[in-house]
Amino acid sequence: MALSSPPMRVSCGPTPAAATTRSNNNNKNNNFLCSHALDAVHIRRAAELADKSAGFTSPHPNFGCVIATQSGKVAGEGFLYAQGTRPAEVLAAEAAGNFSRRGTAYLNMEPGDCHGDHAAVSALVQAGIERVVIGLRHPLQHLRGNSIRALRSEGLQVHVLGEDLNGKLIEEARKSCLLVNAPLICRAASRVPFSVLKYAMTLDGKIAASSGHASWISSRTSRNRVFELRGRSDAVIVGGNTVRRDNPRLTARHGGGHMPMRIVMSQTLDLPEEANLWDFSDVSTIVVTQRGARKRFQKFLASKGVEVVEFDILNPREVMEYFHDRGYLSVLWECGGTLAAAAISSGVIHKVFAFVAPKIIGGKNAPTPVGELGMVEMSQALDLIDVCYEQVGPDMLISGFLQPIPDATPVIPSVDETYEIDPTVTPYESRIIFFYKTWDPYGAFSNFSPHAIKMPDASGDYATWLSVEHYYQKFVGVDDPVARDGVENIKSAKSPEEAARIGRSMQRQQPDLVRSDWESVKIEVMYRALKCKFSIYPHLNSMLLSTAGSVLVEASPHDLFWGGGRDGEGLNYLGRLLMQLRSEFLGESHTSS
Ligand SMILES: NC(=O)C1=CN([C@@H]2O[C@H](COP(=O)(O)OP(=O)(O)OC[C@H]3O[C@@H](n4cnc5c(N)ncnc54)[C@H](OP(=O)(O)O)[C@@H]3O)[C@@H](O)[C@H]2O)C=CC1
Ligand SMILES: Nc1c(N[C@@H]2O[C@H](COP(=O)(O)O)[C@@H](O)[C@H]2O)[nH]c(=O)[nH]c1=O
Repeated sequence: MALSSPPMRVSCGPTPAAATTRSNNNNKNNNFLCSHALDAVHIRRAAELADKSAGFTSPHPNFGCVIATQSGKVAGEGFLYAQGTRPAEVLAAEAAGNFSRRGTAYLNMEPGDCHGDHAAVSALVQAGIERVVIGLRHPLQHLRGNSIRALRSEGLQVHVLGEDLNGKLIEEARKSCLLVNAPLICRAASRVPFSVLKYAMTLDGKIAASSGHASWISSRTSRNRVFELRGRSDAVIVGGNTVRRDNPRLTARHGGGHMPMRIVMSQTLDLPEEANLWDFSDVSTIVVTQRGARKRFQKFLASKGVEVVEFDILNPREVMEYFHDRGYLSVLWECGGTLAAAAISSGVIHKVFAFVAPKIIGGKNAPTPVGELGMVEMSQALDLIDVCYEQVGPDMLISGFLQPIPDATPVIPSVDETYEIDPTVTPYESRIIFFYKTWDPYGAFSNFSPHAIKMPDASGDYATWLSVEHYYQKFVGVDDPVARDGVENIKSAKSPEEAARIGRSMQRQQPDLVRSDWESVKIEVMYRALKCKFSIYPHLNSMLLSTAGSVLVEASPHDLFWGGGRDGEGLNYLGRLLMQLRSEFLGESHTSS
């Protein structure tokens, strides 16, 4: 569905009369500012359009497209209605018709050319679009940059916010693009569904009376808003006690919206036989529980059609990882304070929506929105980020993020450092090659790869070390018989894994045996070992050189110094050293040729 809207009027730059009194240079600057302001307006509109289908596109992104004529007027709009429907760009181009010739297309996100489907790119090319402005690159690694490259190779000018366009207005517009696809971006980075904790509380901070009665704290208008929030989610989750206490329905009743699944988390499985959640007329329910809990009740639930999933350890993280693997994009937590505290503690909650009603209920033991977090000083309190305040009927809605929306796909090292480490790498456009296990396509880059090196030992004599891991030792040169034995044990370990294991356990048991200058020399030690490895094996050298232009990342989720970490939080020093070596080898081969 494409909408037509009146042409945008943006006030920017001087009046014609004023303009004549200024220099050409100033005019150029003003035009630049003017186009930036216009770009920001249209990108924000594209994000607004994309948001119209929140909940329906899951687990795919929300896409919106605005096509503006050469003079900056809106000619056509479109958004992706649901997964598998016609792309936003196709709809916008159709709506704009001939007005799109030489126009500019504004996309909140780079299209994902899924499985070779180039419909979005083709629509823009065929419509005669001259320039494309993109709010965000695609956050998924395998799709990132593909459509941008395709558009550029067709001769279209492509400007990406934050890369080719900068400034305050542009930054704000980029933020709106991040917000509209926050679930996808957060999910991709944290490997759990985007989780929102929502609650309604009285002005004195209670989510129920001390009797447990809670209907209702917030107004009807606020509760309608909650139906919308449910409609944007793949699932709504509550704890066993909320089921016992409230007998909730947890359906989205705002009309025509997407209906989320319902999830109950209960350790005891001490749940009522009669409950609205076992009524499947609108949508079904999944109960997650502790392995072995009330087997007979499990059978009873199964007979009602309720899916029961058992966990060895029932905690919010395990449960969310499970639903991530089942493809869930976003989950709304509507539980009480007990489960909310467990979810916050395990780091799965990304965003909070708190409806505050102007009423006071009191009660020393009345439940509060978040139970025990183990904090004792106010300085430990979790600060919300990007906080919004909105009046909803008589209530106040306060929302904000508990974790920042992550950089979609971190380039490690950062964009600024990349050029210094290896000038062949172009920030943004570079491919990232991950390696970790030795059987990975680039597994030979791992220190566990079975490639022996010849390097001097403590006495300066050259010795053979079965792998880089055998050589990289913290105890070399320490004047202690235990350290000397340790060095020999690691050196003669049967495998790199065994060498690493012995080293780790020695360090745990006798940290005083680690050489005192280790922290200041370890990068140099590793660099020398890698230089040897990639010099003496020609096929490893060619493999390294063949990756020129790509960012190399050791995908270790545990080692945050040598590896890139699970979510890009690691420093990736192994990858950095390999890129540095690659650049040196390439430099040498250029000077020798
Ligand atoms: N105003 C509002 O927005 C809301 C108010 N409420 C009110 O809150 C009260 C209920 O609060 P509360 O008891 O905190 O309810 P919760 O929804 O937090 O339920 C707690 C239960 O969650 C289950 N659970 C499963 N795994 C875990 C885990 N790892 N950690 C903690 N709990 C787990 C347990 O169920 P089991 O015992 O079955 O094993 C536990 O008893 C009610 O009065 C209700 O009306 C509830 C939701 C929203
Ligand atoms: N009391 C309370 C809320 N309570 C939440 O809503 C659930 C009931 O949903 P349903 O049965 O679908 O209407 C309940 O179990 C609890 O999770 N929500 C609010 O927005 N405002 C309120 O005042």
